[in-house]
This record gives sequence, structure tokens and C-alpha cells, in this order.
Amino acid sequence: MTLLTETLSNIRPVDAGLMAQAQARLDNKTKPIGSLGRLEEFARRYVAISGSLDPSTAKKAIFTFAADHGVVEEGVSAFPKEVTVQMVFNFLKGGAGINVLANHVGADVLVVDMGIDHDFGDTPGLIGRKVARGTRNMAKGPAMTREEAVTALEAGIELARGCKTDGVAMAGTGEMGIGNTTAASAIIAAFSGKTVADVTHRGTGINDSALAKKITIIEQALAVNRPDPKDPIDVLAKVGGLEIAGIAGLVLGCAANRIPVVVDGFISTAGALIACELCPTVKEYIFAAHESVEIGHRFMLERIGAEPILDLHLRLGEGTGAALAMGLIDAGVKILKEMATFAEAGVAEGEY
Ligand SMILES: Cc1cc2ncn([C@H]3O[C@H](COP(=O)(O)O)[C@@H](O)[C@H]3O)c2cc1C
Ligand SMILES: O=C(O)c1cccnc1
Repeated sequence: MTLLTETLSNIRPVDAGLMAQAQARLDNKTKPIGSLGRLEEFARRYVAISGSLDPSTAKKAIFTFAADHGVVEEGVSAFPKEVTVQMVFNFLKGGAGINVLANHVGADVLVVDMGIDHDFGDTPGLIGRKVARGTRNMAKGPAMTREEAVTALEAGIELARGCKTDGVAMAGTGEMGIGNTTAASAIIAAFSGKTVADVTHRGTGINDSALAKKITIIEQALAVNRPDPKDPIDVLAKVGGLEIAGIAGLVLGCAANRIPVVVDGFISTAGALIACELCPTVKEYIFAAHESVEIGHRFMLERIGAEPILDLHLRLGEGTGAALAMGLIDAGVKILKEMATFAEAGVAEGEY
């Protein structure tokens, strides 16, 4: 059995019994029933995922997967391809948005080279999982081979396994890859059958004419490659990206290892979507961090059946929304663990 098939066969539904027990505990806390709203949902889901009524949230890790995209040569981004590697050095120095926000919630940032077009040699702090020096131009043919896509997926699965051995309680996804909103839009168009114009937006902030060009390029990529929506790996290989594959693998691996996984914005959700299309049970392990400004994001969230935690008009990626959402999930779990019950506090209970 390959690591991918083994992982898929290890994914089970979360523990519904524990979910009910967690809610019963929440209902005994000194508050009107249900009054902490979605924080209660976060707590009971976290319990059901992790399999413990006293789960840890102490160790949090955000994986920022980075890779380049051949389709950038078509002029689909406002920024040059070199920004991918430049931002990786920024992450490693601690100066990027994700470093600030991960630090804010006490999460580590783990930067993974899935396929950057740069030779890093022995760069301290960088996790090397390079599958290729970027994808090929999807407007002209498949972005990757099926083998490359599976290798990248399995790299993500291995990182999730590492979380289990390292005691990471909650994982988050993030990414960096100039051109990757093009891949993410192509993925949701391929699965949903929506028009490319309905799911394609401005990424780093492209102008109207570049947006029209981006839509044409994605239409061309879908026409040239004909990705099969019933075969998620085919979609991933033909119009995806290496960092998106890494994210999909991490999400699958987290589900197989019962680790709650907080999925960031548009590109991260494209990875999560691949994972859910491969195994729908994965949905139960996902926390959708936020709703991105990218117009295609809500169709992905609908398909996954996930209600985003935040709506802060974010459109950065890197894992920034995941970091912020982790803080709220942590808050929900702390309510379950630390808040006094009516009996403990000597507070009279209500009648409903
Ligand atoms: C300085 C900078 C930092 C970023 N951090 C994340 N992204 C985000 O923007 C890129 C996707 O947009 P597009 O498809 O239009 O290229 C990805 O790298 C994503 O992570 C960044 C983009 C830039 C320019
Ligand atoms: O939602 C995201 O993750 C996003 C949107 C635009 C550009 N980069 C990332």
C-alpha cells in the first residue's frame, strides 16, 4: 500500500459520543445554554477530532508551503515570480505577516519548499521537500505529472505524521507562490463546473485587463488539460500547484492522525478541497479560518460544507487567517477546560 492509500484508509469519522459529552460539559458552565455561540462549536468539534475531553492546544504549528508556478509567464499576477523565493527568506527571518500573527497566538511557522525555482542549498530553518523547480505552464499542458502530484501529497502527509510525533496539537495551513490564485481558481472551476469568471479574482491586486487575461488563461488551461473532476489527483496534477498538493497532503494526514487542522484562505482551501474530494470524511477535521476576498472562495467553502470563522477581508494567504482563527479555537477549548460550572461556582441554574 502506498502512503496515500494507507492514509486514506485510516481516516474515520470523528467521535460523535465525545462531541455530545463535550456539549453537556459546556451546558453546565456558568452561562445560559449556547451563549458562547461558535466558541462552543469549536470546543466540541476539537474534542471530537482529538479524541479527548481534556485536549491540549499548547503546541500549534502553521505550515507555509511554497512553490512556483509556470503559468506566471502568462502575466496572471501583479508580482514577479522572484517574490516567492524572496518571501521565503522573509519568513525565515521572521519579518512576514505570518510570522507576526503566528507569534501573536503562540504558533510556530514551518516553511516548506515544495517546489520553488531556486537552489537553497543548506538553508537553516527551511524544510526541503522540493518535488520540481515549479510547475509547468498549465495553459500549455499539465502543470505536473501524476507522480509529482502524489509525491507532493505524500510530503504533506509525512509532515502531519511528524506533528503527531512532535506533539503538535493543532496544525494550520498556509502558502506562498506567486501565481497560485490562478491554480486555485482553476481547481474550483474544474470541480464545480462554474464559469471561470465566477471563481476568478484579483489575487495580489491585478487590474481589469490582467483579470480578463487571467480568466482567458484559466479557460485555456481547462480546455487544454480537461481535468477529470471525479479524479481529484488528475485535477491537482493538471491545474494545481506543488504547494497546494502539500496542503492537501497535510490535511489528509491530520485527519488520519486526529489532529485539528485550520485551513487558511483561497489557496489553502483549494488544497483542502482536493483532500475532501479524495475522502469526504476529511471535512470533519477541518476548521475554515476565514472567508477570503477572492470571489471563488465561498464556492469552495460551500463544497466542503465549512462555515468560515472570520470575515476580516483578508487576501494575503501565508497562513495569516489560520493563525488568527487558531486563537479563537484555543479560546473555545479553554472555555471547556477552565470555566467554572454552576455547581463549582454556586450559581443558580435557569429554567428553560
Ligand atoms: C509580497 C507578497 C507577499 C505575499 N504573501 C502571500 N501572498 C499571496 O499572493 C500570491 C497569490 O497571488 P497571485 O496569484 O496574484 O500571484 C501567493 O503567493 C499568496 O500566498 C503574497 C504576495 C505578495 C506579492
Ligand atoms: O485568500 C487567500 O489565501 C489569498 C488571496 C489572494 C492572494 N493570496 C492569498
